[in-house]
Amino acid sequence: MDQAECRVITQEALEDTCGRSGNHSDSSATGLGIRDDNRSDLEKPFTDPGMWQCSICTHENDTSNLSCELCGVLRDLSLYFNNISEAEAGAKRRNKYSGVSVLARSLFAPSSTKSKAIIFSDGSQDNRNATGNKQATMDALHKTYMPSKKCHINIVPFKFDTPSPDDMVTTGLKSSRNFRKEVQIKDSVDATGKKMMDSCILQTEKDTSMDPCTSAEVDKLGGTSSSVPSSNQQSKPKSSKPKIKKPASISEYKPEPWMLQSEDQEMRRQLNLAIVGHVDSGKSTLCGRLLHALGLISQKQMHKYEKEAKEKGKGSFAYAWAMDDSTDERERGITMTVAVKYFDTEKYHVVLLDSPGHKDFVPNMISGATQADAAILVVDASIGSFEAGMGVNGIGQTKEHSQLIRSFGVENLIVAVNKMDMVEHSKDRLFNHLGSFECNGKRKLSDCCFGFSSFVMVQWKLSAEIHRLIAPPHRDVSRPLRLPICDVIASITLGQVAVCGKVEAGGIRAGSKVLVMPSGDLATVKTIERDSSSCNLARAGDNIAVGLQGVDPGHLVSGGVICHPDFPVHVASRLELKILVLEITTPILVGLQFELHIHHARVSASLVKILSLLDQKTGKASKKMPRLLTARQAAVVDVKLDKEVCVEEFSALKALGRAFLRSRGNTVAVGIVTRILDEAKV
Ligand SMILES: Nc1nc2c(ncn2[C@@H]2O[C@H](COP(=O)(O)OP(=O)(O)OP(=O)(O)O)[C@@H](O)[C@H]2O)c(=O)[nH]1
Repeated sequence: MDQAECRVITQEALEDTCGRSGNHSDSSATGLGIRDDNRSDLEKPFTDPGMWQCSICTHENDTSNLSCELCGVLRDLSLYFNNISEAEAGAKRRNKYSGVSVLARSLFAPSSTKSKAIIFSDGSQDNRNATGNKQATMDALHKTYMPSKKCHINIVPFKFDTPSPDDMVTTGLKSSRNFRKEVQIKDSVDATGKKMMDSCILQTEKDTSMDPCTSAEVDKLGGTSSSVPSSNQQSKPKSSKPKIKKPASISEYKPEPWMLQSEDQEMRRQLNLAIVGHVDSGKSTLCGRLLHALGLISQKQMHKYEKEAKEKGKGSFAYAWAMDDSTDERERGITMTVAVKYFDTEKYHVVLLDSPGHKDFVPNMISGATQADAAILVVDASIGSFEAGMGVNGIGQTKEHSQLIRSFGVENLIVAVNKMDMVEHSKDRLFNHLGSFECNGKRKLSDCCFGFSSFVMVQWKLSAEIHRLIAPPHRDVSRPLRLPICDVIASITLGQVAVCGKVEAGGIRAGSKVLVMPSGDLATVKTIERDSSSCNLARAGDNIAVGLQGVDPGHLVSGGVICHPDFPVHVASRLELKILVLEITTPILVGLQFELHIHHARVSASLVKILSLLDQKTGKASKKMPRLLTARQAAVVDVKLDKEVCVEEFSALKALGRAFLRSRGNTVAVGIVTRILDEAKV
């Protein structure tokens, strides 16, 4: 895999462009350091005897913990520094200026408010501002990124190690081919026979589920005209034996002209831009500031946020309130779900995805990050936080997030260095400490396989720079439709049977016929909505909500896939995966029961075989059939799923070929689907 691109921007660069404080005379930071007037009250020590309080997040830890169990900062701050005076100075600065303690206090104080689903505005108002840009409301698109309540589970943060799973498995792909051949020969007769039979069953079901009326309508409308057979065309086989129709090969697929129009220079391409980073690093504040500078948050609205935030004793979160608009998020001062806003640049229609940084909400962060084309990694430059994020004591959320985002295939990363005011805008600190992003054996981000060929300090002229910094994302527009279902929804405009998600390949048009997998139902696309507005078509890369007709709502499930009727997605019950084991303490043994996550699908699975261990440097098989896997090992494994799942081989469609293995609430391995061993009957 090619090295991904990484660029660094500093807070200063941003301020130079935006104006250091805008209309806020007390701003001292990118985000701008609107200070919390009530801070002194909140900062009174409250540590219980026998406990120690983290100087960074204020979490109370048991004395037996050497580092904060929540944010990972060492109890003894001096270990981060060359001398104790530097540590003390850092701690003083933090106490004086940081909003962290306020956040942490609100975060860890017992809350009477029960965590609940976020309620968003209905999106009915037209929020177009003077610039003509549309400020999004929390609409159906937001739901795309909002996992259901059951996803709000506490998990231990991801722990990754070099190289990135994608790279490791890609380099290993070659070496395992020989091994695969052997396995293929053994399995070929059975697998081929089964595959053919499955496709026959699918075809027959399509015949019966086809509604002649809607089919005629589709033909009239053009629908997926060339590809959707009419009911006559789908007449039952004449022979008594079921007619075994070979599944259409992807190479036979010819995209229709309307699908390719997104290549037009005229059109703005959608760019899903995820904002990730350490908890409290200033992601929401940065987003709020960006939207404000772009004129998407009016002066009046900004004053309202400031006033309300101050009244709640959270003055420093005024900009963050533009993103975190639920009561829970505002009260606790943390982002819990992925907040979605939009803005337009010269070339892109940017979907800004402000991800949660808190470890409890990593599943939500994943839900947003899996959709990202590019990301901004916000790094908190302040003393203690930066070191904690980079994992001085082995745990580092900055590193975790960058590795995670890389494993989702994000190749463009902008590193935004925030809170520079906390270190007196010290360029020395920037280069001495943040410089460790660079080479000379001290690389940190390169551990996550982000290359530094384009590691440059840039003046970020906000949206104007984005198209220069981020190469247009690749879209699989010329492949058959694949729309993984993120959520099943209902709304007044879409109707009672609707789904939302990101089109990963091909295109979809109102009036066309689509296949709902894994049920195999044929449905008609009634309506399509993008950014809360109705549209006639959508292409790969678009986040949409789709109203469907002629399908049993019970057959629509999160993790299912809407696809082209003639080119169904694979539905598998057994997979070959190439995995990278994370920092686990208990070895992975054959027979392990775990939870497998592929796009939005989640299924119980078991480890049937460990086919081979891979040498991490060469990617070649170093040992066949090992009995167990330990931390940081790479391997090719055979897994059996309890329930069939819609999937593609990674080589065919990356977004549907990435897998995460979780056991007991922890992610134990990440990997890719290298082969579908057993297709399920549909
Ligand atoms: N001094 C200073 N404080 C900042 C800066 N940027 C953000 N903050 C403060 O940091 C605190 C946390 O900011 P948020 O924007 O909520 O951080 P976040 O990363 O979105 O937090 P989570 O989403 O909960 O992970 C707030 O009090 C901000 O005012 C900065 O550049 N300088």
